[in-house]
Formats: sequence, structure tokens, C-alpha cells
Amino acid sequence: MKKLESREDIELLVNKFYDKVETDETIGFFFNDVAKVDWSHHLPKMYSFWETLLFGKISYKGNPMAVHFPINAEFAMEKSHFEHWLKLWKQTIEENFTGEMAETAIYKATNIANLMGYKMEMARKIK
Ligand code: HEM
Repeated sequence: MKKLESREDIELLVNKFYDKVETDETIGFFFNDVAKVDWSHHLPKMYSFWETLLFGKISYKGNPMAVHFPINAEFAMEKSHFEHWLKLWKQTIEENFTGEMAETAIYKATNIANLMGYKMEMARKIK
């Protein structure tokens, strides 16, 4: 199995992940129906996000937390949704890559997903 080591690898990973997400019964609707995502914009953003996070190449400038609050306000993003997001992310990585960077991608996603889940829950409480 291949190591996760280039921008091309990230593009493959992100494409395969969102292929799963788009048709997923548990979280697909957030993208298709709530946010009505334009995939041709979303995917390149996600390539850059992961390139920045994993390889330290600052190609993503944005606020990943902020974009999720309006989605959460429209339809509650629950802990179970984040767990499912993570399950798909881990699956996609394990189906395609191996090695330290692949593990780092799982580790960083886990931290962010947990934090994001917590922030979304808090945002609903103070409404
Ligand atoms: C249930 C879990 C999640 C759902 C349903 C979700 C949904 C979405 C949606 C619909 C967008 C597009 C917003 C728009 O352009 O209108 C988005 C953007 C984004 N998401 Fe998530 N997300 C989830 C978890 C995560 C996690 C765990 C991460 C990080 C590891 C993440 C990182 C991002 C980033 C970086 C963007 C782009 C932000 C920008 O526009 O700069 N998301 N997400």
C-alpha cells in the first residue's frame, strides 16, 4: 500500500472521501440539501486544507470552524454525525494509504472532529 506523501495523494484521498460522503445516508444531506455544496469549489478547498495541515504548505486560508455554525443552525450537527464522518475518513485512508502520514491524517481529523462536535453542541445550547 502507498504512503501519503504528495498533493496528488491528498487529491485522491479527498476525492474518494467525498465520493462516499456525497451518497452517504447519515451525513450526505448536510452537503447536498442543507449547504447545497458546489463540489467544484469545495473539493479544491479541501485539498488545500489537508495540504496545509499535513505538509505545512500554507495553501489554505480560512476558518474551518466558522463555516459549520450556519449549517449546525439549520440542522443540528450531532456527535453521531461527527463519529460517522470520522468513520468514513478512516475507512478511506485505510483503503488507500499506509504509513506515518496516513496515521497523522486520522489523528488530526479525530481531534478536529471532536472539537467541532463540541463547539456545535455548545452553540446549540446558548441559542
Ligand atoms: C458531520 C461532519 C461534517 C459535516 C456534515 C460537514 C459539512 C461541511 C459542509 C456542508 C461544508 C461546506 C460549506 C459551504 O461551502 O457552504 C464544509 C466545509 C468545510 N469543512 Fe466540514 N463538515 C463536517 C466535518 C468536518 C471536519 C471534521 C473537518 C476537519 C477535519 C471539516 C473541514 C471543513 C473545511 C476545511 C471546510 C471548508 C471551509 C472553508 O470554506 O474555508 N469538516 N463542511
